[in-house]
Amino acid sequence: MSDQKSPDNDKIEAAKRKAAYRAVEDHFRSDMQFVGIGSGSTIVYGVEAIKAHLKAHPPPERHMNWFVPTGWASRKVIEQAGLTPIAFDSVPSDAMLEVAFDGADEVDEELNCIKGGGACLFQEKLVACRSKKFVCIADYRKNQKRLLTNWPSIPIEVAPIAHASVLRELKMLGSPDPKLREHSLAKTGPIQTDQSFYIIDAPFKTLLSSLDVKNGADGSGKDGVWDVETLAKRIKEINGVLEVGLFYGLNGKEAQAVGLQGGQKPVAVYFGLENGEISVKRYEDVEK
Ligand SMILES: O=C[C@H](O)[C@H](O)[C@H](O)COP(=O)(O)O
Repeated sequence: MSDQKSPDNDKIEAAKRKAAYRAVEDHFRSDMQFVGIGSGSTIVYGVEAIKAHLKAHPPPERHMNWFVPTGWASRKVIEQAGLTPIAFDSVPSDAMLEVAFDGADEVDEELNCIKGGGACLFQEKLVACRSKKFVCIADYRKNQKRLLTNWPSIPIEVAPIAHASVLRELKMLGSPDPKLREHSLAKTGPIQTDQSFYIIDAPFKTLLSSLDVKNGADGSGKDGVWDVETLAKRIKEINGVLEVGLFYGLNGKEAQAVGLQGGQKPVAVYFGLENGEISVKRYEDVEK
């Protein structure tokens, strides 16, 4: 991901920042106790917005806001903003996160997401699934009708010892050219995640949504055509796969209604647009 300075880049950064401030304004309150913070370049603006919110609306006396990171880089962002991090496994077991904010690589019209472009998907999914609501922030490039439209591949976190066999199985599922993610020029070898695992980026044909399936489309993998949920489950079944960068299924509210802590799907995604406006996709508005 290139972050070279260019007019386009300035526009993208401005879009991310604006979307982040709106998402925080709509979903963060100073009296929240546990808040999840995702990873990547967009969430940096989310943390900036939270810091500004806390300055303008200080928390009640003796109230602590704890921020749950989704990896090393995310913890650094929290610390650098002067906020207090708490490790995921230090959150009391009976407590939930009120909200988690995160970025996304691509979002479809059902609010399914591809995540893991920055190699942080495993902890991001843990945090999303422990949150009453998960809110995504992104720029206009990420807003697509179907997944794998603009974003080229699905990030998958795998055990190093299993990477070759996982690559082979992904090809059998119809991924034409899955690749182990490697460092660019400065350092050679596979990129390692916060779990010291590897990332495989697996391209597939553009994914069907659950609405397509409901309308009769076949997402079972025949001719390499998959729907989001079927493919995510199939990849997760491969030995050696820790997590798949497809966030789908229930959102927090739906998950709690069936006795789970939280879901992987956002309740809302805030897109910063090129013209400086913000477009919000809300789960409640999704055609089901
Ligand atoms: O692994 C990284 C995460 O899933 C990020 O949230 C995602 O890649 C979006 O990153 P960015 O905000 O830099 O576009």
